[in-house]
Amino acid sequence: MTPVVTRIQVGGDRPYDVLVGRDLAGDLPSLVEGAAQVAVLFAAPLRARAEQVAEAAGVPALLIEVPDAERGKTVEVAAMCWDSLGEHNFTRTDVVIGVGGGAVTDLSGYVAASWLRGVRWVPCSTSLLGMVDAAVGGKTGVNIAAGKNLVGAFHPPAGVLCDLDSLRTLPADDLLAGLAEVIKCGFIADPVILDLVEREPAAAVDPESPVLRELVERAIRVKAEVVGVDLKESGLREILNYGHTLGHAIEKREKYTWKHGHAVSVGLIFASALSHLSGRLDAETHARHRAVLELVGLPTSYAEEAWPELLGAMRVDKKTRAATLRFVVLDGLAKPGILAGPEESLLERAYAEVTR
Ligand SMILES: NC(=O)c1ccc[n+]([C@@H]2O[C@H](COP(=O)([O-])OP(=O)(O)OC[C@H]3O[C@@H](n4cnc5c(N)ncnc54)[C@H](O)[C@@H]3O)[C@@H](O)[C@H]2O)c1
Ligand SMILES: O=C(O)C(=O)C[C@@H](O)[C@H](O)[C@H](O)COP(=O)(O)O
Ligand SMILES: [Zn+2]
Repeated sequence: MTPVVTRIQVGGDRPYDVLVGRDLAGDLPSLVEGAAQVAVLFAAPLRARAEQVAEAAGVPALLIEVPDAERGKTVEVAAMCWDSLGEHNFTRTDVVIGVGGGAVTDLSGYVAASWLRGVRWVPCSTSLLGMVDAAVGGKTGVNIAAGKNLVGAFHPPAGVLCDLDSLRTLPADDLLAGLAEVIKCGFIADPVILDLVEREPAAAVDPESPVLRELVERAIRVKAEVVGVDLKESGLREILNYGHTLGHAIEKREKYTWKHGHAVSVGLIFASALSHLSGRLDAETHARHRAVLELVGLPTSYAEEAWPELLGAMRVDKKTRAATLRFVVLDGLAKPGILAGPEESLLERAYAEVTR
């Protein structure tokens, strides 16, 4: 029988649990113990859930509504939140809670990391992408004109709540976006994920299905194992960026109107092509990328004329060292590695696979 709540521990200097289940409100009071108040950040679609979370915390709650999706992930919105915390005498024992998808949890985490140089933070993730990725691992931040997530901090949460019931109201396209990160985990570390998606593509996006729950838990375990040993991305953690170098460049070019998971999906095709064309990845595993992403309906192509702009945007990727572009590639299924300083002609040939 499926357990009511699955606890996945994330190790490191400040270990914490990621809870996956249904109706997790009862787990909140222990995470905010000692707080005189909490601040609950949310965007309009999650108001009702934010109010439930505020009630469940068991201490007075300051509800802060922020703009939805990427529009909320800005320095200006973070400053609005800081002002609000200041007005309410928010102290070091108080707790910031983020209720929403990855955009709200990234923002709330950054507000918590920067307020008084760091207060407790609890992400209550309501999107698939947030559960399997954004809420886990302590990467917090906002976007700026120069690029995606360029301002932020590593700030591990006190605990993470992933209430699967919230997926019932998540728009189908956002669920699909989350599946891109799940599939990424399949390619870099856990091929059973790929088997499950290929065998049951409909169940993989059905919030009531045990298949989706298994995918959520598997993807969280992949991330937990990585960030537990390399919080600050000094090595191993880079593998979680598979598909993101081009993905973030697409998001920037689209002025953050594309869903992150959709951009990552296209980025996975590019990263796989780079792996294959540099002689590191076999043709079968390379072809499997397009096949599984298209099976579930994720995008796998992008505009040919965008290449010069995308190449420029990729130069400010966080994995770049001096002027050397670095990409996460595969040396085989579940064997991630780094490709540093590829020839521009190789990059162009890989991008040609994205435009077809
Ligand atoms: N910190 C990290 O490690 C990390 C990892 C992956 C992604 N991210 C970031 O996460 C963001 C993407 O997250 P996302 O895909 O969750 O997008 P999102 O947060 O923009 O949410 C997508 C949409 O779904 C709505 N929504 C969320 N949950 C809902 C629910 N239960 N019911 C109804 N509507 C709901 C949101 O309000 C929004 O309109 C990006 O900014 C990305 O950079 C961060
Ligand atoms: O947690 C990580 O590390 C990741 O790279 C996970 C990514 O899915 C995520 O989108 C992350 O926010 C990207 O981080 P960035 O440092 O490239 O902005
Ligand atoms: Zn991502």
